[in-house]
Amino acid sequence: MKRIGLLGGSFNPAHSGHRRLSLWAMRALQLDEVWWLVSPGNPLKDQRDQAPYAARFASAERMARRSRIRVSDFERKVGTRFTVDTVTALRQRYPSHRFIWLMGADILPQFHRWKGWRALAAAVPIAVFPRPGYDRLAHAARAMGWLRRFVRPARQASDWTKWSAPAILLLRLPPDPTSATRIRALHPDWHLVTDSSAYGTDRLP
Ligand SMILES: Nc1ncnc2c1ncn2[C@@H]1O[C@H](COP(=O)(O)OP(=O)(O)OP(=O)(O)O)[C@@H](O)[C@H]1O
Ligand SMILES: O=C(O)c1ccc[n+]([C@@H]2O[C@H](COP(=O)([O-])O)[C@@H](O)[C@H]2O)c1
Repeated sequence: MKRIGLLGGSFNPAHSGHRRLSLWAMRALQLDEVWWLVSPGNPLKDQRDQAPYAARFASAERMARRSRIRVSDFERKVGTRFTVDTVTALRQRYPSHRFIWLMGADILPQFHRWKGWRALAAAVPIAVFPRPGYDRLAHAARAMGWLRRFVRPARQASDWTKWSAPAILLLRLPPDPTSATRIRALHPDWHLVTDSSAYGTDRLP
């Protein structure tokens, strides 16, 4: 049995925040690997702001170098866009793996708009990472009205494979301000640059 963390994202572009939360998740949740699922297109986002898939995928591969992060185009190959469908397909394809969905706290306020979000939460445990400015919004999120009863203590994080979903972990670590929005604002042409990993926040002025 492999323990796999799933981080779905636009990765427009991938950045040091994705890497940091993935490495942290590996330790706290005792994961064998984290899979970055590069989305063909977030159903709730305007696709006009998206760099081409190949550029987003390449930025993720560069940011994942020399780690147990695997960058995947599973959603593109299988033709899923909604996470509940992706997770169902992954569980069918890898029946002996155990999956946990990783996401930033900025997702919680919109989580009730995801297709089949209760079914998704019933399919896999969810680990939420802090994001600057989202703490209060995340706790007040509409979806939390239902999810709150399934919150597990963060100190039990490594036990997640013993739980039956729904189960949600609100992880505590210093929030990381890196965001793709900020990188795009500073470097609108990031996808034209060969080595876009140079745009991790650590290297920004
Ligand atoms: N700095 C961060 N801290 C915690 N979670 C993050 C961080 N950056 C991204 N994430 C999470 O990673 C996943 C994929 O994020 P995404 O690729 O959209 O990056 P982003 O920086 O949020 O992009 P954008 O600013 O364009 O919305 C989401 O669950 C998001 O919440
Ligand atoms: O399933 C949905 O309805 C749904 C709606 C919005 C976003 N998502 C997923 O959320 C993940 C994060 O998306 P993003 O664009 O914020 O990086 C990515 O895997 C998307 O496919 C999923």
